[in-house]
Amino acid sequence: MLGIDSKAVALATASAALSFVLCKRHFERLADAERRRRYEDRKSFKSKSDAAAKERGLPSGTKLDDVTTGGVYLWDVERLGRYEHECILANIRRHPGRAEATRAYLRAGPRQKLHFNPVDVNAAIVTCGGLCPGLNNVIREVTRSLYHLYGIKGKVYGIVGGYKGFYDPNTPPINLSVDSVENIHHEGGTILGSSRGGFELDKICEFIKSKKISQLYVIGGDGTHRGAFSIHEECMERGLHVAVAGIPKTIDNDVDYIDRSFGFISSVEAAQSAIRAAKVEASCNLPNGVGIVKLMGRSSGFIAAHATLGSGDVDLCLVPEVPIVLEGSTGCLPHLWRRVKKNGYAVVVVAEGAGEEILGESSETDASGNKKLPQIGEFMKKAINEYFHKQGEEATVKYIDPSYMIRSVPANATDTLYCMQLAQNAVHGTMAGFTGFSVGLCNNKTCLLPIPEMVLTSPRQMNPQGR
Ligand SMILES: Nc1ncnc2c1ncn2[C@@H]1O[C@H](COP(=O)(O)OP(=O)(O)OP(=O)(O)O)[C@@H](O)[C@H]1O
Ligand SMILES: O=P(O)(O)OC[C@H]1O[C@](O)(CO)[C@@H](O)[C@@H]1O
Repeated sequence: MLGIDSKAVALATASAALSFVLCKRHFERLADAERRRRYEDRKSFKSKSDAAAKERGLPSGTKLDDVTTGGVYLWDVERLGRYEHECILANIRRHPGRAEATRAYLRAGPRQKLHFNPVDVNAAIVTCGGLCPGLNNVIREVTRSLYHLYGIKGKVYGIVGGYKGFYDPNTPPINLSVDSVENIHHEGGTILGSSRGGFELDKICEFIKSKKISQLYVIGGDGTHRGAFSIHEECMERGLHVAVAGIPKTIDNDVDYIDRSFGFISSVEAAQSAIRAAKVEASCNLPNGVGIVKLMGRSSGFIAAHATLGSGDVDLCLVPEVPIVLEGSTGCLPHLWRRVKKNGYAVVVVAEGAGEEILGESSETDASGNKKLPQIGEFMKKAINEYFHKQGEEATVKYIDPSYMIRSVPANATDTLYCMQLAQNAVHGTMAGFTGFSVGLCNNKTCLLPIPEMVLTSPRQMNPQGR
């Protein structure tokens, strides 16, 4: 009798284990299929944009023949010996068994020979796109470097309200001086103002010509950089003697090629207070407190993931790179339920771009053509409430959206230093005559980067399986 019972128990246990494994495999297969679909989508998007770039005649950026005239600074390492410039190896990682092309970027820094005579230099600075901690630091340091490091005698125009400020009579440019920028780095935002949309190349070039501007500093994300490169090309076309430098800005940290974008660390830090608030709210509000914090990150979850790991208080982090599974053995709702049952509360961080696979893509866009995002934070709040209700209990969900609060803070000390390095090196680059480049930290060294290449693979995403 005993023997039969234990056999039955063993059989039942084995069949339960088998159905658990099968169920788990099923969900893993679904998740794999979803990941695959997103990968294919990304790949086809990239090949389309590569093809579009080719059609528009953008340089492929793999070769550079003449360092003093070109606008592209991606080098074949074998050819480096021909030039008297220091380079930084870019792709230092080697995949076993895969031959890898070696690339390097020109190292940023002051050059012995100046291309521009400081006496003749007039410059302009413009900030475009969303805000980011450190914008004022970059404006300050570009202005100070021009006047202090190179002693320029001309004007530095601050273009007001983004690209439109080049030609909008309602927002005329302002003069930037060492005195006027002295204290701006203590404030968040940009003293110049910013905007999306509005890029009239002809009018921008007219302004550059009429004010005899020989150096243009463009601070912005991938959209802004596309604009900067068009200005560089058009200036070349028109024979205008102008050096155009981009300084990559985005709290999303999604500009490719660079170690990180300025302001990112300050934003991650600013997000900590929102996460702490969510934890306090969740742990004090009964029954079953859940605090949700939505952070920015249009197509990548860098801020959400870094803020999560930096806080150590988050039970669930949702990012665009990983499809959301709501229910089932790997589902986030049962996971939250278990965390609440164990600890009494739970904290969730969600990147604004997460969950498009559930909520669908919006057809609406902002003035620059960036697509608007579905409301993932509100959706998760509803889903959590409903799930707890289905389990026969109620949840107390508090939803915090600190998005604009975390990107409007002043830069912290680390970003202040980084902004200074970027701004100074942008000025070193333009004074030496480089144009159509951007500047950024690559393998912890400041480099001059090729804009067409940089924007081709931006926005970048995190590798959820990465180390
Ligand atoms: N392909 C392009 N060519 C010329 N200008 C562009 C292009 N794409 C965007 N712009 C212009 O660049 C500016 C900023 O673009 P956008 O609003 O997309 O922000 P961004 O630079 O990508 O920064 P963020 O990371 O904050 O979104 C806008 O004025 C927009 O019109
Ligand atoms: O609401 P705005 O100002 O257009 O900006 C929102 C977007 O800007 C970003 O911060 C990028 O600059 C994204 O994370 C976000 O989606």
